[in-house]
Amino acid sequence: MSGFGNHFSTEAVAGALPQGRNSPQHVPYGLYAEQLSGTAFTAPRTENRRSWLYRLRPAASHPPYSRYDRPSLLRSGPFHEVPPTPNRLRWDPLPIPRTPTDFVDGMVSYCGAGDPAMASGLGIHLYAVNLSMKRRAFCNADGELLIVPQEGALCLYTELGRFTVSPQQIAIIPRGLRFRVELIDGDARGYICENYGALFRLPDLGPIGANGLANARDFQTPVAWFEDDDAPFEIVQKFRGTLWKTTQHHSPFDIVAWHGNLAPVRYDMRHFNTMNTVSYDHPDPSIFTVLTSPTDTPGTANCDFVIFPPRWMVAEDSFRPPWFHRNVMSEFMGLIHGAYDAKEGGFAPGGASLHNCMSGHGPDRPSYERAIHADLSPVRTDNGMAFMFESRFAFSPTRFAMETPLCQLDYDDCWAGFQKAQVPRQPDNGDKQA
Ligand SMILES: O=C(O)Cc1cc(O)ccc1O
Ligand SMILES: [Fe+2]
Repeated sequence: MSGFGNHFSTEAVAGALPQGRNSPQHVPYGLYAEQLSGTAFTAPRTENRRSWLYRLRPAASHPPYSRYDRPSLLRSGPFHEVPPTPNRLRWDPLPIPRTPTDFVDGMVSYCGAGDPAMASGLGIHLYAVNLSMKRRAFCNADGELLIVPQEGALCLYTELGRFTVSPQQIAIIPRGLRFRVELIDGDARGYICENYGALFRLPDLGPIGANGLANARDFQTPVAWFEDDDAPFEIVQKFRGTLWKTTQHHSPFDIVAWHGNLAPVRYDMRHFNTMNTVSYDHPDPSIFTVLTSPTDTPGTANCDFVIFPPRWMVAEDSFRPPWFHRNVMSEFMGLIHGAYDAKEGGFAPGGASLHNCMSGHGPDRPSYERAIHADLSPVRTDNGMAFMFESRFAFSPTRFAMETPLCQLDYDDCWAGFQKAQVPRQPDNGDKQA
């Protein structure tokens, strides 16, 4: 089903969806009606997101949770494992584990900010997985999950339907929705933004007009699908940063029909309608925003999801790659495939970088040299797909991120050795040059 935040109606069995009301005295086939709320009941209508589910048994039918006892590198805000650092950080790709590891056990947190208990901030994780989830589901009470596959396609079986998501596509799983992840073509790796804050939405387009960037019709939501399966099923839930588990006596994927505007979505980044300058200068990368999670301060995001897709570069008399800059917003970047125009080496597909609030960064020296000597005829940059999770909240790394050998200790060197600019000598400028 096509659209972003639409009010969808779908039934896997004809006649299962109640008509004319959400909660009739007698639901068709004796199904149980249940509301899943992604926003407060009283959120303004334009913000309000909820769906009504019609299922074989209530989601409430499960025994108590107990603490999840498998080792996990998944972390949550508040992030206090190690002191925050102003240093620029970059990581080599996360290897696929050697032992059998599914999506739940394969998530590794790199950094984050804020606190799920305060409904503000985000966690940034990578996943590296070699095993499908069998007879167990994951459920995150701490936020929605924006999944960005980098290697290997996933099949996401969710309570509201099933769909595949491949590299160059993204998926959003709403907070609280139970899902399991199957591998389709072997090992899989990717990135996750766990959004504790306001739900991701399409950014306003302002003077761009009514169309452009990520178009709503390119987002896809699955139709209802269910399994009638009365064998034990493990549910792993993340709640306030801790993993819990319970085993219920039936599959949680038993929703026969649903309607509403809170649902998983998939988007293919190749559909992005990229805007850029047709005159001069390199615009701010906010022109590449796919989705934004706003805060109460206008224009100042809890998280922007920004991509750097293939595009034509035509700027005249301009330094075309990203410029040197220091930003009040903090920038976590990943690379799906290819290369990124500000980094000639070291930023590999499946790797990551973190440039925190006010940490100076920009093109590495080879990229700078290339750009200032480039012939400025129109060129198509068609060599990759990079992305950024950008937040108003400065990120704290996890202990794993700081201590893993994947962390490049020589990252700063890529900005070493820039030749000093030569200005004409001035008599009164305090010139200490020998
Ligand atoms: O740091 C980066 O590479 C991301 C980025 C890209 C860009 O085109 C302009 C600013 C910016 O932060
Ligand atoms: Fe940047």
